[in-house]
Amino acid sequence: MKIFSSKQLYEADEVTCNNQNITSVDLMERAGSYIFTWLHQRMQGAQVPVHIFCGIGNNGGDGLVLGRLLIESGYNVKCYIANFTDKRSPCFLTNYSRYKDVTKNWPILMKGAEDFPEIAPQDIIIDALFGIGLNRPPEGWVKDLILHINTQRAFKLSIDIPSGLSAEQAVEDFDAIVKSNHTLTFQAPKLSFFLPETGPYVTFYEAIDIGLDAAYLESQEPLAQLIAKPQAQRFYKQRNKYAHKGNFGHSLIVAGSYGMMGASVLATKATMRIGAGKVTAMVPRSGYSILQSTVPEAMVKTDENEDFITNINYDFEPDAIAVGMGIGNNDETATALKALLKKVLCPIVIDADALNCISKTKTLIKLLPENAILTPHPGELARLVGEWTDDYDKIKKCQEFSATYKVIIIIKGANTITVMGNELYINTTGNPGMATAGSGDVLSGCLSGLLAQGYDPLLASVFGVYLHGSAGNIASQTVGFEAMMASDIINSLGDAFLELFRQEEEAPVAQ
Ligand SMILES: NC(=O)C1=CN([C@@H]2O[C@H](COP(=O)(O)OP(=O)(O)OC[C@H]3O[C@@H](n4cnc5c(N)ncnc54)[C@H](O)[C@@H]3O)[C@@H](O)[C@H]2O)[C@@H](O)CC1
Ligand SMILES: [K+]
Repeated sequence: MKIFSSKQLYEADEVTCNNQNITSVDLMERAGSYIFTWLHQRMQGAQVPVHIFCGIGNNGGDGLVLGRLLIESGYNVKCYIANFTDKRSPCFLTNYSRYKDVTKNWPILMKGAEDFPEIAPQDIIIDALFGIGLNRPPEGWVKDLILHINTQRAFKLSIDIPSGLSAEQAVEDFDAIVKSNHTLTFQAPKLSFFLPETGPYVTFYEAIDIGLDAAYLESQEPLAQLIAKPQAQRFYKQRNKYAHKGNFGHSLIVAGSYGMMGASVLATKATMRIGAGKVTAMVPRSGYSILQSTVPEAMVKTDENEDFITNINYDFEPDAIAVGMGIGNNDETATALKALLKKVLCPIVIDADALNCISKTKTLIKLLPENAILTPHPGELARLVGEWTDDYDKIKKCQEFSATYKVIIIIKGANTITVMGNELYINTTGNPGMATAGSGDVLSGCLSGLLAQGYDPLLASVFGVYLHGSAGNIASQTVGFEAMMASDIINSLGDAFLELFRQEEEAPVAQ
């Protein structure tokens, strides 16, 4: 699913009105009526007091449409206008009058904190204060109103976006954001719903298709793409009945050092489990028996050094390489890494200590092969691209780095983001149980396994991240979050493939 910028959404609004020969008031009526239908289906006429807080822009206009339709259907509604300026939008004004015409009452005008209403815990709050037109942090009594709303125990539903949150810009005042229980967002979710700093303000959302011009939306380069099951299904490459293991490639896993051999075990197992035809694990000598006994399916090649890797030498042509998991930061390992980067011919995943090595030695950055996949955790990422001021700055830095060095960066997190130049792919699978040692090693294995099977580096990244998260979700159904270990993710990879094609009902998206 595409994530659009506010500018694109405003344009879509205009194009839609032109092409469908409707006015923007008609479009607002459509948008408000979808929200009404959503609520009506759930409330079924219940006389629970509904408090609608409207701003003076089009988000407020949506709130007024909703209020009018609810009152017409006999609901118990109070509509408040946060009258913080006289610059009311034309669509707001039209609906302000319509509200009066139909309900015979004006909405309640609020001019300050003395006008804030009492709200009971069982009531419902609709937040239509600010939408994507927010252009500065809410201040003064409008901020106080948001704080007042946030102290209420009533269920809070935000229209389009929790008021105070920007669609795609850094937040200056996190206190001045409505902490809603649910958001009904128009057409497509916004970028801020998925980033670590702002995502927690959007615990659940549903995108409501308001019929914006499909051809326009199709033609637009999105801000980001959201990767959920329908997208992931399309990535999957069907296996041919007459295939043999040679068709699924040979991965080389360069990982492990004394005391960190588990990183190699996990990455090697994950590579096998995600479907590589053959895997060779390259480890220091002390890792030989560990690998042979824990992953009998893999071949093992040992370094001459007992404790860490000093020479990445292979006598076959791998189809994919994953390097760095638990290799430590020894100088000789760094030299071996440099030699590898100079000679590598196949797609490569670079993780963990290998990334730290590259960050430390700037000459190594220039050796990064085109389309190499880098999988840093936040600390490694900061060393690689520099410290960032906020999530958007982080993304920008990654886009610049990716474009300069022609590599793919996977920003690991609750919604892992794959960055390739300007393109962003936001993953929707995964859970906090996966924040556990070794989960990154498993991801690197997944990526190398897909690369070995011929998935191109971008596809391998996006699909691998999705399957890894999906396996984590499946594992959490039996072990929960706390008990989850990286091996559980590996053991659920098979189910993650099966889950791809399982039918299910659509539910609200939990972040
Ligand atoms: N573009 C679309 O696809 C559609 C948009 N609609 C609604 O329109 C909304 C956008 O409407 P608007 O552009 O009118 O913007 P908003 O309704 O978000 O309101 C912004 C208004 O508040 C002012 N403002 C912004 N930040 C402020 C602050 N911190 N303190 C005080 N005033 C502030 C702005 O100057 C502007 O007057 C969407 O979020 C959505 O709810 C829907 O009506 C239907 C279609
Ligand atoms: K809102």
